[in-house]
Amino acid sequence: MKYIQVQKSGPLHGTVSIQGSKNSSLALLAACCLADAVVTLEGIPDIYDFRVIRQIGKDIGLHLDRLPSGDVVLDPRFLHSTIIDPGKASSYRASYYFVGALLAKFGKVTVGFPGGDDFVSRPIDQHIKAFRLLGAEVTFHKDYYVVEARALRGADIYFDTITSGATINAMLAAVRAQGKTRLFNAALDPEVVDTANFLNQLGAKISGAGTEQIRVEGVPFLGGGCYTVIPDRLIAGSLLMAAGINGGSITVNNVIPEHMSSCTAKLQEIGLEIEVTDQSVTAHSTGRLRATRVRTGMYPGFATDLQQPLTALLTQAQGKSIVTERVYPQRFNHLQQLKRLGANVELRKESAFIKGGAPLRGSWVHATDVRAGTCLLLAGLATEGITRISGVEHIERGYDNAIQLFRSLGAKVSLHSEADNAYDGSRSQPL
Ligand SMILES: CC(=O)N[C@H]1[C@@H](OP(=O)(O)OP(=O)(O)OC[C@H]2O[C@@H](n3ccc(=O)[nH]c3=O)[C@H](O)[C@@H]2O)O[C@H](CO)[C@@H](O)[C@@H]1O
Ligand SMILES: C=C(OP(=O)(O)O)C(=O)O
Repeated sequence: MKYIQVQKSGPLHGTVSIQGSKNSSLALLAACCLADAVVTLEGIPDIYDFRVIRQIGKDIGLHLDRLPSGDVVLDPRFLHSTIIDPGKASSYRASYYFVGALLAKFGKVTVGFPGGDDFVSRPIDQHIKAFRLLGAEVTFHKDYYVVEARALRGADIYFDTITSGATINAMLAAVRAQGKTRLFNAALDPEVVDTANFLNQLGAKISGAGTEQIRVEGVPFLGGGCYTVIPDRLIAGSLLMAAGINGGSITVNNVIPEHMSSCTAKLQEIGLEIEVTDQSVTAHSTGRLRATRVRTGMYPGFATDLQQPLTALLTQAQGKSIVTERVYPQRFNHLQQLKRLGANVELRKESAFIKGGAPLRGSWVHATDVRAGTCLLLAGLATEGITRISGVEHIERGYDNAIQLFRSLGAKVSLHSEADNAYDGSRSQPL
């Protein structure tokens, strides 16, 4: 078993360049199946989910190579199967994008149910509703579902709830459908806009992405091209929070600061000083933090994926904070782990009540999902003694190389295996 060891660290200082967005990358990689020519994607992070997609690519004939430059080249011209192995599909969340990306071209897709981080309930009813409205039939089986359509036809789709995944998936399916599709109550997330920009660059006709109404006019053909994925606003936000843990100053470079506005506004509220340039955000902190209240919401609200690292930060703020989870009301697995470190946190319905300032003491804790992992990494930096975090595979789902990233800022973090051989996070031995 691998685990991450964290020790109380002095103020973190430094500048880091932010990797490409995990969530955008997962949509773009699947979206390449819609193309009829070679596509090059820049900035795709080397995360666990990427490696699964590479294996799925091998199974279905989507040729995928990572060049020494880091660019990923995909060739969809040899696709020969639309069966996505249930085991692989359920080892990450965004495997559902293969449905939207393969359906119009091939007429039938068989795919395992989505996996990914487990917050008790993560329905896909809005994805299914969109496919059905576009003319597909969906049948469910024990470990997989089948979506088939002789021809997809444009439709008006009103989402019952705002969902980035279903918005992207409906857009993918509509791109090569016959006629016009309109998506109402669409998600505004940067990852939706990024996917639309990418598809438009290949020749799709999508307008309105980033607003509540997206229009897609079906096209019969998509070309190839080169595209750069947007930076990961969630990793960037978590690193700014790390500056607040013991006082410090961290600059995240290669970011789109507007994508981080709800995060930086909240950090200012709790006492961090924020400086913004065109492509960077810096957080300075004296380590003196004020308690706050926050509710997560869909973009541009405060991201549910930043709720866990913020909770870690608020264990260090003076006073009582309340964190309310509105996107995934049961996404609080990290609280039990923070309690093991001595944090004064309590869960009532969909809110965490945090009394800041309780001394934290090192212990074994478990990362149940990628952001819970980030939360525990941050908490460990403020904890006396040694914090050992298991569940490293979850952290690998989101980070290219978390150890190296945190070490570059002065954090005392190391990766250990059962044999207890620490390594310094260098590239030769991936997380
Ligand atoms: C791979 C990926 O991009 N993952 C992100 C994506 O997940 P994902 O795309 O799965 O999340 P959604 O945006 O779809 O979910 C938003 C809300 O809609 C609900 N919903 C969603 C789909 C559906 O068919 N029915 C339904 O009711 C969900 O329960 C949730 O309450 O957005 C989440 C919310 O920002 C993030 O936490 C995840 O990191
Ligand atoms: C929930 C997340 O990921 P996924 O949707 O891929 O499980 C996340 O990135 O925080």
